[in-house]
Amino acid sequence: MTHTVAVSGATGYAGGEALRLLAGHPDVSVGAVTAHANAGERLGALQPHLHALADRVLQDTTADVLAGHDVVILALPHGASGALAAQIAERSPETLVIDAGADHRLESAEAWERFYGSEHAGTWPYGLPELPGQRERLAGTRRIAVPGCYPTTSILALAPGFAAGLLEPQDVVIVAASGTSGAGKAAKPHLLGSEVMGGMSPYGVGGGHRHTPEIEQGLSQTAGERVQISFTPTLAPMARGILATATARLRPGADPAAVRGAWERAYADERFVHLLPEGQWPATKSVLGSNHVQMQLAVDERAGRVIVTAALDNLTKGTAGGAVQSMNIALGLPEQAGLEQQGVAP
Ligand SMILES: NC(=O)C1=CN([C@@H]2O[C@H](COP(=O)(O)OP(=O)(O)OC[C@H]3O[C@@H](n4cnc5c(N)ncnc54)[C@H](OP(=O)(O)O)[C@@H]3O)[C@@H](O)[C@H]2O)C=CC1
Ligand SMILES: CC(=O)N[C@@H](CCC(=O)OP(=O)(O)O)C(=O)O
Repeated sequence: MTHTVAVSGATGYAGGEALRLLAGHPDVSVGAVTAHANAGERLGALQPHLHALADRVLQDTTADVLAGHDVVILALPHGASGALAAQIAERSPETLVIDAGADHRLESAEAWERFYGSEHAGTWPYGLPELPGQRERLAGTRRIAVPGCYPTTSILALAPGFAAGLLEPQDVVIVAASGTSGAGKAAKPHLLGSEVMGGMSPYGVGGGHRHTPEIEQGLSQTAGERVQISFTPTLAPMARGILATATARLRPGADPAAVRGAWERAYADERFVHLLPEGQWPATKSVLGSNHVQMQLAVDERAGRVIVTAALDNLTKGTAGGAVQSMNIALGLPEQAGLEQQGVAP
């Protein structure tokens, strides 16, 4: 059976990546493609790499256009999906709605209001299947909140250590570099080529980045106790990719020799998450265009800390690939359907 999938925000980076993956998915056909300012244009004029869909005409992003599809992927600015999702649900309750934006990720309305400054739209099942128990929550669901790109990287990097009770829940430090596509297509002065090329810079320093509560939520649920992090994002002169370095203190009495085994066991059967062989370190260029995450860890016994570095493509596993992976689980399709791409190199 073929499932029809509509993509809103089809002119953006996340929507474009969703369409690239869906165009190669054996069990879906692409339905409506919608936009905002660019409604009425040919998709090919805005996303020239999507050859198979170039002649599709972008429609307005309304519930009338989106309802009736088996699946709707919302790749819209923050705050735009809550009301629209409710209208779609009214018209077609059976539609699986997948929100690539942040609106439905957080469980705490208070954290949402503090970091996003608007009213909380609600909480949907979190689309990170590799977390313990999450596949069961996603199977058959009609609502999926796709994680943010930094949270996917950071939570996957540290979750095995928290699940195994090896890490202190305080004093967790995460520093991550992202490619510029993470910020979306809308022009921003700090993202001009001349600002970004040839150097790196931090932003959101001091605990203010909105992914902080999302990372804490995922790690706290995994740990079964409150995990507190310090998170600093940086901007790297590349289009795609995230490289996160996450460090946490080993609990007193935790055996450093047991650390690697916790990560090996957690990801042994995961198709998309790879603990690399010892001595090999992740690189963003090895995961570009693929839904795969690479990671490596070390125990710094002198500092008493575990250090994990993880790399993924922010638009694939970090957004659209994660969305398709969770969609597959919700629809009962093979989890890897449409996600068989290897990385692109050099
Ligand atoms: N980029 C990334 O790495 C990641 C992005 N996300 C999330 O995905 C969502 C989309 O991000 P991204 O693709 O980067 O953003 P872009 O700025 O690249 O694209 C935004 C899209 O939304 C459309 N749009 C803008 N305003 C409205 C509106 N008021 N109503 C309906 N549609 C609108 C735009 O259409 P038009 O061109 O016609 O104006 C465009 O298609 C965001 O919520 C983002 O947080 C999540 C994880 C990672
Ligand atoms: C480089 C860059 O600017 N990245 C974005 C995160 C992209 C992402 O995952 O975002 P959402 O939570 O918006 O879905 C940022 O830091 O705001």
